[in-house]
Amino acid sequence: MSKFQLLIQQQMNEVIFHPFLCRVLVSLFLFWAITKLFYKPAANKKLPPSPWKLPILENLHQLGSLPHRNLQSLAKKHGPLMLLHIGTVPTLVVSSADAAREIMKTHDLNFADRPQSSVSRRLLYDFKDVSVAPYGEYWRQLKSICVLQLLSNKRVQSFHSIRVEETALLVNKIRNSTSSVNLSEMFAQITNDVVCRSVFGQKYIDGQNGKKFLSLLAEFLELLGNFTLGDFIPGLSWISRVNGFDARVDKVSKEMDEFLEGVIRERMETPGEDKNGANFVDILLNIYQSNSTGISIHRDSIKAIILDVYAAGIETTSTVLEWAMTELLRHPSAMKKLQTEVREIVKDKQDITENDLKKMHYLKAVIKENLRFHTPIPLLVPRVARKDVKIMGYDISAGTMVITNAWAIGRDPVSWDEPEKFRPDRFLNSSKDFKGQDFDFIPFGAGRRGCPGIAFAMATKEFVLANLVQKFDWKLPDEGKELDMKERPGVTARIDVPLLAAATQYRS
Ligand code: HEM
Repeated sequence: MSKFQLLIQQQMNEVIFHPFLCRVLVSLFLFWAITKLFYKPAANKKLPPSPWKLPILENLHQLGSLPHRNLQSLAKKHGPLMLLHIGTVPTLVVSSADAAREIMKTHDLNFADRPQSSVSRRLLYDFKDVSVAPYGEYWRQLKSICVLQLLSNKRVQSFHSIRVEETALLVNKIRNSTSSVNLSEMFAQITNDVVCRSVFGQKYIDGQNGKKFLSLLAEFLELLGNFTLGDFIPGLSWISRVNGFDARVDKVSKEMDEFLEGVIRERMETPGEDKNGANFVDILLNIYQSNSTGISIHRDSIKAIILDVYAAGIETTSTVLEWAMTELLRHPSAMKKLQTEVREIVKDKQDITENDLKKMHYLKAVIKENLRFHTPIPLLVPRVARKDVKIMGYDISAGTMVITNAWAIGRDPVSWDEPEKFRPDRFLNSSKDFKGQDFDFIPFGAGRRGCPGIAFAMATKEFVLANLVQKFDWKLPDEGKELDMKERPGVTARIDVPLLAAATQYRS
């Protein structure tokens, strides 16, 4: 679920203004009317409440460009479990901690599947990655590779030097800047570079190969967030063929495959010194070639997992950094408190160590408050019901898509005092955590399909933020002007207007 509302709007414009398509719409309307006439939901089923619907689109138009906000308003009227129809797809919207616990804990196994879009099928090697692979033995093996080999605490620690070097580059860039810096751009770059070095053992930014990879990656990520109209209204699946969208997906998929194949071939021909440790490609190749873990993976799985890490790990992390600095700039007392904590712990040392980070309780509270207040993936990643099930007294049919509004749950006054205020202190002396046990705070999801990248993401966020507030004093370029807090439509709720800020080097 994602930028699809934008794409749908764009595709709808094409639908509405095309004379041939008008005829198609009329036929679809007739089809819908006839279906409605003859289709009666089983009388003995108790369905969750539903908002009113339009013909054909059903509830699609109610999502708007920021669906988490619109779904929150609808939930206030209809309750924490709502049944919407997005085109022909029945969709359960979950908007309270209790309802989320039912889905991700009590009935987690039943909701361990993902919806499968035609775009992710073609970009992710027929669902050979972790995040959209259907629930089953293949997915279990891949998830265990992620949890135990690629993203374990030990592995994340082994990438510490990458974080140190990349943060030093960022700090230097800020030191050398003569005017305000574009923090949004810098956060996007550092998260990309940290992921790139962890995955490939090197950065792809310069030279022909690097530039090609970066532009391919940008297009890949943009396409991956899309569902097509055909995913929701099968009768309209031809639109993405006619308007060139399918051809674009196929082109990016082919070029990305060529790039990743090149990397794999090169690594196989000239293996690194330590094939067991160095980076994700080497670790995956080791599993692929030696079968030493008892797990066998396809060559395509290696490429699909790499793409997953890119898709899941970059924008999410940079979004948290962006909002954290935005809120700190808007709340000078929180900024001061954080700077005092970090500077007192680091003292006159040059570098911040992992051990220092462990002692920074307010830093952790600031990051948690951002994950609550600006949940990076507000609607998490959708799930699908594998079988018919009863949830909170309602009948949910197999195949129903489930959207969990984690953003709305993080602002629910039932769970949170003054939920509309940015107050990091709420997390001090509190055991509330995002690891999937507290269902009023689930920015990383929970249960079997929960995020395996928490340690990786937290390590980057904590280290970068601690360095920025330790080494610089910050202010907005135009102090009298309110910051524009609008969110940009998309899978991740990024700030719409790039964050600019002026830095002065701190001297103790
Ligand atoms: C702030 C950063 C991040 C946030 C907010 C985030 C959030 C999420 C969420 C909400 C899900 C779906 C959970 C569910 O269905 O219950 C997810 C899944 C996933 N995430 Fe993350 N993530 C982040 C960083 C990362 C990183 C850095 C990586 C890898 C390096 C990663 C890899 C994955 C993968 C592979 C999945 C799919 C798991 C599955 O389907 O079994 N994530 N993430």
